[in-house]
Amino acid sequence: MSFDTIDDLDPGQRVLVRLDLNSPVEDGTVQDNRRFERHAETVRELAERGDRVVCMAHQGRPGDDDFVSLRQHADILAEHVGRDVRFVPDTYGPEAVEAIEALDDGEILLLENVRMCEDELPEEDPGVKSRCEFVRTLAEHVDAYVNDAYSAAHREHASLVGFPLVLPAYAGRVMESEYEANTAIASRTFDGQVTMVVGGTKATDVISVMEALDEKVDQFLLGGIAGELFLRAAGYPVGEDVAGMDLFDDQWEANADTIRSVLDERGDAITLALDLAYEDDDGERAEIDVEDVEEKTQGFLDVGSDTVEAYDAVVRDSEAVFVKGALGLFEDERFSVGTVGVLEAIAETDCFSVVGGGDTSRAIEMYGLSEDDFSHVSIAGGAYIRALTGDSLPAVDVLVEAANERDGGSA
Ligand SMILES: Nc1ncnc2c1ncn2[C@@H]1O[C@H](COP(=O)(O)OP(=O)(O)O)[C@@H](O)[C@H]1O
Ligand SMILES: O=C(OP(=O)(O)O)[C@H](O)COP(=O)(O)O
Repeated sequence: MSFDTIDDLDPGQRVLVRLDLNSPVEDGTVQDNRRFERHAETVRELAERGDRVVCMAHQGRPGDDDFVSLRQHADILAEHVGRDVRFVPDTYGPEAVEAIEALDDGEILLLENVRMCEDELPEEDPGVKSRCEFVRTLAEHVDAYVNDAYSAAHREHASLVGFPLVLPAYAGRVMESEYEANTAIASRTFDGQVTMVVGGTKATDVISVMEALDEKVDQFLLGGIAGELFLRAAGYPVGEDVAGMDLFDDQWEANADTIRSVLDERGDAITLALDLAYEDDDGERAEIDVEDVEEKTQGFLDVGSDTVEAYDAVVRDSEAVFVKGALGLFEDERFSVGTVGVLEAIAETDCFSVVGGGDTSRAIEMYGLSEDDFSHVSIAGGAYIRALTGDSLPAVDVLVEAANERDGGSA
């Protein structure tokens, strides 16, 4: 049994749609990326059927630089949908309700960043979330709920798990296709070596599933923040915050025990960077062997060239390669060597390959690679690797349960 989709939803209704428009923000400017393009398909389809489309989404996490309003997202989404998208700077208060009530058939509205609403975050079970004021209020002003945010489906947040308990709930087109692709991938087995490239900034997400992927992955190639944390656990003087950073120390506290136990138990399956890259005094890329680092005084922004060479060889020996997170700050060309090097090696071989993550998948387009050279490019990062473990995702579970209950009820 699976969830119901838009095909099961009668047109002409007021529909609340959860998208994942979480995007890179550079100097306050929201960067267009594949999430807009993909979600635009769902939004356009609903609007063209005559639905009144109320979109909600999140951006960043409270306290982070990329925790900003969704005003810019509305304009970018509108370009991709090819229709106006109104924006209201409110999540569920009177202004939001008024804007929802004012919609005509085929019109689209985007509510403010749901993480600005207190009820959205902490993770709690769907029953609790369904009773919060945010969910109860919005549910009164719409007829149905569509969840299209597969890439956030590993979070038990109000906008993701609360509504299916109080409204008829359906999966959007992105939810449908990502779920199908990632579930199918999770059940595949391979005769040859399976490699996972682990990088990015959300080390906690990846480290927590590395243990669970024990059986499925033969080699982990590490970079990004997780890579430095593993180097720290291996005794190198790296993997800590310096100069106003906020990437390492909290994630070290949360994961040090797991990292040590993964290193203990699967050390043979884990390849760490041999060298790291940083910005020198002239603003140029410079590299240092990890063995030569005496003290971390500035950020390491990429893996070094020897590491890329070593990872390239492992990739070329693999039957399947899964990528979660970039090996460096690839948005800056000087620090794109690791990420692009590994992606190029994958593209040049005929291994089965999946590249996931809203940020990481952007590197493919930025550096002129073709999506056709990868078996699947997912706009989900954390959700896709969680799915690889075979675990279900809370926001998918509630959609399935809602469909089961409807079936049971009408039987
Ligand atoms: N050493 C590093 N220092 C700073 N940022 C990094 C580093 N390595 C990777 N990144 C950043 O990680 C981001 C991807 O992180 P993450 O959100 O975990 O992955 P995704 O969105 O692909 O799932 C990229 O935007 C990249 O710039
Ligand atoms: O970008 C996301 O996840 P990803 O970086 O794992 O692809 C989702 O929007 C979830 O965001 P969150 O990790 O702040 O909950």
